[in-house]
Amino acid sequence: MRVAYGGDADVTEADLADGWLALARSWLQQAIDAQLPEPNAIVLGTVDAEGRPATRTVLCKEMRDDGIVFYTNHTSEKGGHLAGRPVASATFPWIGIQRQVTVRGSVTRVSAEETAAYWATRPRGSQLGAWASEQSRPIASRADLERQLDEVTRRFEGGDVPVPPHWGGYLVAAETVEFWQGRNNRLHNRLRVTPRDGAVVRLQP
Ligand SMILES: Cc1cc2nc3c(=O)[nH]c(=O)nc-3n(C[C@H](O)[C@H](O)[C@H](O)COP(=O)(O)O)c2cc1C
Ligand code: PXP
Repeated sequence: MRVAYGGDADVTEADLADGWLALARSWLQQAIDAQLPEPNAIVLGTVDAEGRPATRTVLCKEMRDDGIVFYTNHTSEKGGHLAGRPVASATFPWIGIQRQVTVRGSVTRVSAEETAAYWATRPRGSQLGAWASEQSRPIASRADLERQLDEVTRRFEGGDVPVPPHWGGYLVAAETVEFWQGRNNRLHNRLRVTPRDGAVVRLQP
């Protein structure tokens, strides 16, 4: 397998005139328009107490001036990593449009109000799933997991499903944001922005 990249216009420093967020949103829109699967998926890297990295995919639910937001279980493995070392790297792997954006920075929890507002938009089934799963912990069988779902389904029957205390949003601060665009001969475009001072550095591919 060997794919040659290129064909569209080069991304340049001028594309960052309105800041990283405008360009990242425009690339996300292009990923949506290209019908890439899960265009808001990010590969999230965290580190454990020994500095060993771990990655997994999560969904970015908001892209805003100060960074990007995702939601998960605070007691999951990634939640444990973030409690000990609140830093992350998050990559949008938009391979189908020959792009990638990576946001790196410190991680903080979003407010309870913000989590509650997002929670309210989730389908009831996803809400019940968040109660039913002790994310990242072993379980003996699929049947046991479904029993846990039955139990929480009964518990919340006839009313709203509240936000679990172990669930919420994290903000990955946009301390650096790298825009990568595939080019011919592996001579890709890479522009790294530091939003704090607006510096833009071109990196060799
Ligand atoms: C496309 C996709 C989207 C996902 N989105 C989320 C998400 O938004 N939040 C989440 O907690 N897990 C999500 N997952 C599951 C995670 O990849 C992961 O399995 C889970 O969060 C447990 O990770 P951990 O054990 O490293 O904490 C998603 C998986 C895929 C493949
Ligand atoms: C375990 C888990 N939690 C949360 C989410 C995000 O789901 P939603 O879009 O319902 O908030 C996902 C998406 O795949 C997921 O797998």
